[in-house]
Amino acid sequence: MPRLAYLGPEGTFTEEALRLLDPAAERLPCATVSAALAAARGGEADGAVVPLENSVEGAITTTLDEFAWGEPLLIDAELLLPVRFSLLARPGTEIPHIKRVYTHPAAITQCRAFLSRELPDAVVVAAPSTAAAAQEVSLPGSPYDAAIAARIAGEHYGLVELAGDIGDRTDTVTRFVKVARPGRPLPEPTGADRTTLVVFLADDHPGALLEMLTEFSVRGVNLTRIESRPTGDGIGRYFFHFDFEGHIADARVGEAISGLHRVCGEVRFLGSYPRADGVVPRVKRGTTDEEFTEAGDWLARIRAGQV
Ligand SMILES: O=C(O)C(=O)Cc1ccccc1
Repeated sequence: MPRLAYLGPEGTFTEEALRLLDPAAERLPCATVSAALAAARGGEADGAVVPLENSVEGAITTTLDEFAWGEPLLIDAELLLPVRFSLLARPGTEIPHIKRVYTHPAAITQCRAFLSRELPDAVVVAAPSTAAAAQEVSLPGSPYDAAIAARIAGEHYGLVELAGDIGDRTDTVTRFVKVARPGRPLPEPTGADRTTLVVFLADDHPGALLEMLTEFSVRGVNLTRIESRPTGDGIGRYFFHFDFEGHIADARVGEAISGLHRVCGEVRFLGSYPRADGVVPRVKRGTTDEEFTEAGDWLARIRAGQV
Protein backbone atom coordinates (compact mmCIF):
# COMPACT_ATOMS: atom_id res chain seq x y z
CA MET A 1 0.00 0.00 0.00
CA PRO A 2 1.68 3.27 -1.06
CA ARG A 3 2.03 6.10 1.42
CA LEU A 4 1.11 9.45 -0.14
CA ALA A 5 1.89 12.85 1.33
CA TYR A 6 -0.57 15.69 0.75
CA LEU A 7 -1.55 19.21 1.79
CA GLY A 8 -3.43 18.59 5.03
CA PRO A 9 -4.82 18.49 7.59
CA GLU A 10 -7.78 16.14 7.11
CA GLY A 11 -10.55 17.67 5.00
CA THR A 12 -8.62 19.55 2.29
CA PHE A 13 -9.56 19.41 -1.37
CA THR A 14 -6.17 17.78 -1.93
CA GLU A 15 -7.22 14.94 0.38
CA GLU A 16 -10.37 14.46 -1.68
CA ALA A 17 -8.20 14.31 -4.82
CA LEU A 18 -5.83 11.80 -3.20
CA ARG A 19 -8.73 9.53 -2.15
CA LEU A 20 -9.99 9.52 -5.75
CA LEU A 21 -6.53 8.97 -7.26
CA ASP A 22 -5.62 6.10 -4.93
CA PRO A 23 -8.36 4.97 -2.53
CA ALA A 24 -6.08 2.32 -0.97
CA ALA A 25 -3.14 4.65 -0.19
CA GLU A 26 -2.05 5.44 3.32
CA ARG A 27 -2.35 9.22 3.77
CA LEU A 28 0.36 11.45 5.26
CA PRO A 29 -1.02 14.97 5.84
CA CYS A 30 1.58 17.79 5.61
CA ALA A 31 1.37 21.47 6.51
CA THR A 32 2.31 22.82 3.06
CA VAL A 33 2.69 21.73 -0.56
CA SER A 34 6.47 22.07 -0.13
CA ALA A 35 6.42 19.81 2.96
CA ALA A 36 4.38 17.18 1.08
CA LEU A 37 6.88 17.22 -1.80
CA ALA A 38 9.79 17.07 0.65
CA ALA A 39 8.25 13.94 2.20
CA ALA A 40 8.08 12.34 -1.25
CA ARG A 41 11.65 13.37 -2.06
CA GLY A 42 13.05 12.28 1.29
CA GLY A 43 11.37 8.87 1.33
CA GLU A 44 8.97 9.38 4.27
CA ALA A 45 6.30 8.92 1.60
CA ASP A 46 6.23 6.99 -1.68
CA GLY A 47 4.76 9.99 -3.47
CA ALA A 48 2.65 13.11 -3.03
CA VAL A 49 -0.57 14.65 -4.31
CA VAL A 50 -0.52 18.42 -4.89
CA PRO A 51 -2.71 21.01 -6.65
CA LEU A 52 -1.22 22.32 -9.93
CA GLU A 53 -3.76 24.75 -11.39
CA ASN A 54 -7.39 25.78 -11.27
CA SER A 55 -9.76 26.79 -14.00
CA VAL A 56 -10.36 30.31 -12.64
CA GLU A 57 -7.05 31.60 -11.28
CA GLY A 58 -4.59 29.44 -13.20
CA ALA A 59 -1.37 28.06 -11.81
CA ILE A 60 -0.53 27.21 -8.21
CA THR A 61 2.89 28.82 -8.43
CA THR A 62 4.38 27.08 -5.37
CA THR A 63 3.83 23.75 -7.09
CA LEU A 64 5.27 24.95 -10.42
CA ASP A 65 8.38 26.39 -8.77
CA GLU A 66 8.93 23.26 -6.65
CA PHE A 67 8.78 21.14 -9.81
CA ALA A 68 11.25 23.42 -11.59
CA TRP A 69 13.83 23.98 -8.82
CA GLY A 70 13.48 21.16 -6.29
CA GLU A 71 14.96 17.66 -6.47
CA PRO A 72 13.33 16.05 -9.53
CA LEU A 73 9.95 14.34 -9.16
CA LEU A 74 7.83 12.75 -11.91
CA ILE A 75 4.08 13.14 -12.37
CA ASP A 76 2.40 9.74 -12.83
CA ALA A 77 -1.30 10.70 -12.63
CA GLU A 78 -3.62 13.71 -12.73
CA LEU A 79 -7.15 14.38 -11.53
CA LEU A 80 -9.69 17.13 -12.25
CA LEU A 81 -11.76 17.90 -9.16
CA PRO A 82 -14.80 20.20 -9.12
CA VAL A 83 -14.36 22.41 -6.05
CA ARG A 84 -17.21 23.86 -3.98
CA PHE A 85 -16.66 26.28 -1.11
CA SER A 86 -18.69 26.80 2.08
CA LEU A 87 -18.60 29.56 4.68
CA LEU A 88 -18.14 27.75 8.00
CA ALA A 89 -18.25 29.04 11.56
CA ARG A 90 -18.60 27.96 15.19
CA PRO A 91 -22.23 27.20 16.12
CA GLY A 92 -24.04 30.41 17.11
CA THR A 93 -22.09 32.70 14.75
CA GLU A 94 -24.17 34.82 12.36
CA ILE A 95 -22.92 36.36 9.13
CA PRO A 96 -23.19 40.02 10.33
CA HIS A 97 -20.82 39.19 13.24
CA ILE A 98 -18.04 37.93 11.00
CA LYS A 99 -15.04 40.28 11.09
CA ARG A 100 -12.18 37.93 10.23
CA VAL A 101 -12.27 35.13 7.64
CA TYR A 102 -9.52 32.52 7.31
CA THR A 103 -8.88 30.37 4.22
CA HIS A 104 -6.36 29.23 1.57
CA PRO A 105 -5.37 31.93 -0.99
CA ALA A 106 -6.89 29.89 -3.85
CA ALA A 107 -10.25 30.02 -2.07
CA ILE A 108 -9.94 33.79 -1.50
CA THR A 109 -9.49 34.42 -5.22
CA GLN A 110 -12.35 32.08 -6.14
CA CYS A 111 -14.89 33.56 -3.67
CA ARG A 112 -14.23 37.27 -4.32
CA ALA A 113 -17.80 38.15 -5.35
CA PHE A 114 -19.36 36.49 -2.29
CA LEU A 115 -16.84 38.12 0.06
CA SER A 116 -17.36 41.63 -1.33
CA ARG A 117 -21.15 41.23 -1.46
CA GLU A 118 -21.82 39.50 1.89
CA LEU A 119 -18.75 40.40 3.97
CA PRO A 120 -17.48 43.71 2.55
CA ASP A 121 -15.88 44.80 5.84
CA ALA A 122 -14.35 41.49 6.85
CA VAL A 123 -10.59 41.01 6.82
CA VAL A 124 -9.66 37.89 4.87
CA VAL A 125 -6.47 36.16 6.00
CA ALA A 126 -4.46 33.53 4.07
CA ALA A 127 -4.26 30.09 5.69
CA PRO A 128 -1.97 27.15 4.83
CA SER A 129 -5.02 25.19 3.57
CA THR A 130 -8.81 25.36 3.72
CA ALA A 131 -8.94 22.54 6.29
CA ALA A 132 -6.21 24.19 8.40
CA ALA A 133 -8.47 27.26 8.43
CA ALA A 134 -11.52 25.22 9.48
CA GLN A 135 -9.50 23.51 12.23
CA GLU A 136 -8.24 26.88 13.52
CA VAL A 137 -11.73 28.43 13.51
CA SER A 138 -13.05 25.48 15.53
CA LEU A 139 -10.79 26.42 18.47
CA PRO A 140 -12.75 28.42 21.07
CA GLY A 141 -10.12 31.20 21.38
CA SER A 142 -9.55 31.55 17.64
CA PRO A 143 -9.01 35.10 16.34
CA TYR A 144 -11.02 34.13 13.23
CA ASP A 145 -14.83 34.10 13.01
CA ALA A 146 -15.23 31.97 9.90
CA ALA A 147 -13.38 29.73 7.46
CA ILE A 148 -13.96 29.02 3.79
CA ALA A 149 -13.47 25.31 3.14
CA ALA A 150 -15.18 22.18 1.86
CA ARG A 151 -18.48 21.37 3.58
CA ILE A 152 -16.95 18.09 4.73
CA ALA A 153 -14.17 20.00 6.54
CA GLY A 154 -16.88 21.83 8.49
CA GLU A 155 -18.45 18.54 9.52
CA HIS A 156 -15.04 17.17 10.50
CA TYR A 157 -14.13 20.15 12.73
CA GLY A 158 -17.58 20.75 14.23
CA LEU A 159 -18.43 23.94 12.34
CA VAL A 160 -21.78 24.93 10.86
CA GLU A 161 -22.32 25.95 7.25
CA LEU A 162 -23.55 29.57 7.04
CA ALA A 163 -23.52 29.61 3.24
CA GLY A 164 -22.84 26.93 0.64
CA ASP A 165 -21.51 27.01 -2.92
CA ILE A 166 -20.04 30.50 -2.46
CA GLY A 167 -17.53 30.31 -5.31
CA ASP A 168 -17.82 32.98 -8.02
CA ARG A 169 -18.45 30.15 -10.45
CA THR A 170 -20.11 26.83 -9.71
CA ASP A 171 -18.11 24.98 -12.37
CA THR A 172 -14.61 25.62 -10.99
CA VAL A 173 -12.24 22.71 -11.41
CA THR A 174 -8.83 22.17 -9.80
CA ARG A 175 -6.22 19.96 -11.42
CA PHE A 176 -4.20 17.83 -9.02
CA VAL A 177 -1.18 15.66 -9.83
CA LYS A 178 0.39 12.65 -8.13
CA VAL A 179 4.18 12.62 -8.16
CA ALA A 180 6.89 10.15 -7.18
CA ARG A 181 10.69 10.02 -7.11
CA PRO A 182 12.24 9.12 -10.47
CA GLY A 183 13.63 5.63 -10.99
CA ARG A 184 10.46 3.67 -11.63
CA PRO A 185 9.14 2.84 -15.11
CA LEU A 186 6.98 5.62 -16.60
CA PRO A 187 3.23 5.02 -16.91
CA GLU A 188 2.51 3.09 -20.13
CA PRO A 189 1.11 5.14 -23.04
CA THR A 190 -2.70 4.92 -23.18
CA GLY A 191 -3.38 6.88 -26.36
CA ALA A 192 -4.81 9.75 -24.26
CA ASP A 193 -1.75 11.03 -22.42
CA ARG A 194 -0.21 14.29 -21.34
CA THR A 195 3.44 15.26 -20.94
CA THR A 196 4.83 18.06 -18.75
CA LEU A 197 8.17 19.84 -19.16
CA VAL A 198 10.10 22.76 -17.73
CA VAL A 199 12.36 24.57 -20.18
CA PHE A 200 15.13 27.08 -19.43
CA LEU A 201 16.50 29.23 -22.27
CA ALA A 202 20.19 29.02 -23.19
CA ASP A 203 20.23 32.81 -23.64
CA ASP A 204 17.80 35.64 -24.27
CA HIS A 205 17.46 36.55 -27.95
CA PRO A 206 14.75 37.62 -30.39
CA GLY A 207 12.59 34.63 -31.33
CA ALA A 208 13.67 32.41 -28.40
CA LEU A 209 10.05 31.62 -27.49
CA LEU A 210 9.14 31.06 -31.14
CA GLU A 211 12.04 28.61 -31.49
CA MET A 212 10.67 26.55 -28.60
CA LEU A 213 7.13 26.62 -29.97
CA THR A 214 8.42 25.60 -33.41
CA GLU A 215 9.79 22.33 -31.95
CA PHE A 216 6.21 21.43 -30.98
CA SER A 217 4.52 22.90 -34.03
CA VAL A 218 6.53 21.09 -36.72
CA ARG A 219 5.89 17.72 -35.02
CA GLY A 220 2.15 18.35 -34.67
CA VAL A 221 2.28 18.38 -30.85
CA ASN A 222 -0.69 20.23 -29.34
CA LEU A 223 0.07 22.33 -26.24
CA THR A 224 -2.48 22.26 -23.39
CA ARG A 225 -0.77 24.78 -21.06
CA ILE A 226 2.12 27.22 -21.27
CA GLU A 227 3.28 29.26 -18.34
CA SER A 228 6.20 31.62 -17.89
CA ARG A 229 7.77 31.95 -14.43
CA PRO A 230 10.49 34.34 -13.31
CA THR A 231 13.92 32.74 -12.87
CA GLY A 232 14.60 35.12 -9.97
CA ASP A 233 17.62 36.61 -11.80
CA GLY A 234 15.96 39.97 -12.49
CA ILE A 235 13.03 41.51 -14.32
CA GLY A 236 12.69 40.06 -17.80
CA ARG A 237 14.25 36.66 -16.97
CA TYR A 238 11.83 33.77 -17.37
CA PHE A 239 11.63 30.01 -17.74
CA PHE A 240 8.67 28.06 -19.13
CA HIS A 241 6.31 25.26 -18.19
CA PHE A 242 4.68 23.25 -20.98
CA ASP A 243 1.90 20.68 -20.90
CA PHE A 244 1.07 18.98 -24.17
CA GLU A 245 -0.80 16.09 -25.67
CA GLY A 246 0.97 12.76 -26.07
CA HIS A 247 3.46 10.48 -24.30
CA ILE A 248 7.26 10.63 -24.47
CA ALA A 249 7.04 7.17 -26.08
CA ASP A 250 5.22 8.76 -29.07
CA ALA A 251 7.67 9.54 -31.89
CA ARG A 252 6.42 13.11 -32.43
CA VAL A 253 6.70 13.91 -28.69
CA GLY A 254 10.15 12.34 -28.38
CA GLU A 255 11.35 14.31 -31.42
CA ALA A 256 9.95 17.58 -30.04
CA ILE A 257 11.62 17.04 -26.65
CA SER A 258 14.98 16.16 -28.21
CA GLY A 259 14.63 19.24 -30.45
CA LEU A 260 14.14 21.39 -27.34
CA HIS A 261 17.14 19.72 -25.73
CA ARG A 262 19.25 20.80 -28.72
CA VAL A 263 18.12 24.44 -28.84
CA CYS A 264 17.38 25.30 -25.18
CA GLY A 265 19.52 25.66 -22.07
CA GLU A 266 17.93 22.95 -19.96
CA VAL A 267 14.88 20.73 -20.37
CA ARG A 268 13.47 19.08 -17.27
CA PHE A 269 11.07 16.21 -18.01
CA LEU A 270 8.24 16.13 -15.45
CA GLY A 271 6.38 13.05 -16.69
CA SER A 272 4.04 11.44 -19.22
CA TYR A 273 0.78 10.18 -17.72
CA PRO A 274 -2.85 9.45 -18.66
CA ARG A 275 -5.03 12.53 -19.19
CA ALA A 276 -7.82 12.82 -16.64
CA ASP A 277 -10.32 13.91 -19.32
CA GLY A 278 -9.40 10.99 -21.60
CA VAL A 279 -9.21 13.24 -24.67
CA VAL A 280 -7.45 11.42 -27.52
CA PRO A 281 -5.22 13.75 -29.59
CA ARG A 282 -5.87 14.28 -33.27
CA VAL A 283 -2.53 13.36 -34.81
CA LYS A 284 -1.78 15.40 -37.91
CA ARG A 285 -0.87 13.73 -41.17
CA GLY A 286 2.89 13.19 -41.28
CA THR A 287 3.36 12.94 -37.49
CA THR A 288 2.22 9.40 -36.61
CA ASP A 289 4.71 6.87 -35.19
CA GLU A 290 4.49 4.89 -38.46
CA GLU A 291 5.31 7.97 -40.55
CA PHE A 292 8.33 8.84 -38.37
CA THR A 293 9.57 5.23 -38.62
CA GLU A 294 9.04 5.14 -42.37
CA ALA A 295 10.88 8.45 -42.81
CA GLY A 296 13.78 7.17 -40.68
CA ASP A 297 14.01 3.96 -42.74
CA TRP A 298 13.89 5.99 -45.96
CA LEU A 299 16.76 8.22 -44.76
CA ALA A 300 18.81 5.18 -43.71
CA ARG A 301 18.36 3.64 -47.16
CA ILE A 302 19.55 6.83 -48.87
CA ARG A 303 22.53 7.12 -46.52
CA ALA A 304 23.42 3.55 -47.43
CA GLY A 305 23.48 4.60 -51.07
CA GLN A 306 20.19 2.89 -52.01
CA VAL A 307 18.88 5.86 -53.95
O1 LIG B 1 -6.62 24.10 0.89
C1 LIG B 1 -7.07 23.08 0.32
O2 LIG B 1 -8.07 22.46 0.68
C2 LIG B 1 -6.36 22.60 -0.86
O3 LIG B 1 -6.37 21.42 -1.13
C3 LIG B 1 -5.78 23.63 -1.77
C4 LIG B 1 -6.90 24.19 -2.57
C5 LIG B 1 -7.56 25.33 -2.14
C6 LIG B 1 -8.61 25.82 -2.88
C7 LIG B 1 -9.01 25.19 -4.04
C8 LIG B 1 -8.36 24.05 -4.45
C9 LIG B 1 -7.30 23.55 -3.72
